[in-house]
Amino acid sequence: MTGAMLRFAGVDFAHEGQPVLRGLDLAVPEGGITVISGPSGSGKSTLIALAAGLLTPDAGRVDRRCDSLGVVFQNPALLPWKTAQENVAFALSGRVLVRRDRRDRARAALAAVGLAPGDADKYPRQLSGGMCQRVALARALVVEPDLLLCDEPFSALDGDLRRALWQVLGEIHRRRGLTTLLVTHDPEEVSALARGGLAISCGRLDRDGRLRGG
Ligand SMILES: Nc1ncnc2c1ncn2[C@@H]1O[C@H](COP(=O)(O)OP(=O)(O)OP(=O)(O)O)[C@@H](O)[C@H]1O
Repeated sequence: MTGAMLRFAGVDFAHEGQPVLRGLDLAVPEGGITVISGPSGSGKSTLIALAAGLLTPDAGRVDRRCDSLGVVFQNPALLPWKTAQENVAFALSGRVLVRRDRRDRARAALAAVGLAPGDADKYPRQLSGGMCQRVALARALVVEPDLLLCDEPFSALDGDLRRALWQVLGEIHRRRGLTTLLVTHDPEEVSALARGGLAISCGRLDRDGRLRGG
């Protein structure tokens, strides 16, 4: 897999016998942002689930070369009984860290996505949708992933918030050169990320489950 951190080779996938992805070839280059757009139902979430190893292809291969994986889903899925900081720290549960270290890393990740320090102790019900999505992004980043997978993370937000979060994602990418695969139904998302000066590779998933220009 020279140069690619994630590679799909001839991947077919069907949900309950219904073909979703057909002969999908995709190489996600190390240090780049790859954005795949496509209409609703074209298989974008399925592609992310395959990339994350949550699904297995029916044919072909998905090869992933990373030490640590971060995933941001369409729905932030925060634990309602934990504060923003505790939700982020939860992602570090498997690590041998003292409590203060865990807390400091969670706070730093929340600051990196632009959540105000005063909001770190709030519960999800006290936060707006945009704030919750920032927490979800911080939760994915706190493990210091070398590969970030994003499934329409900002699609439920209004225009200004979406743009603010694209900027956050762009800045994080610029700072860390984090290899990122993002799927979206929003063509504006592709051009907004590209306008930020990021080296973006694009592809489009069609309704027939085939990828063009990946
Ligand atoms: N768990 C499942 N069981 C059966 N069919 C599924 C399942 N998940 C998705 N599908 C079907 O697979 C197809 C692709 O779904 P997927 O969620 O990957 O598309 P998508 O491009 O992410 O859509 P959206 O933009 O609306 O989120 C759809 O026809 C969907 O109904």
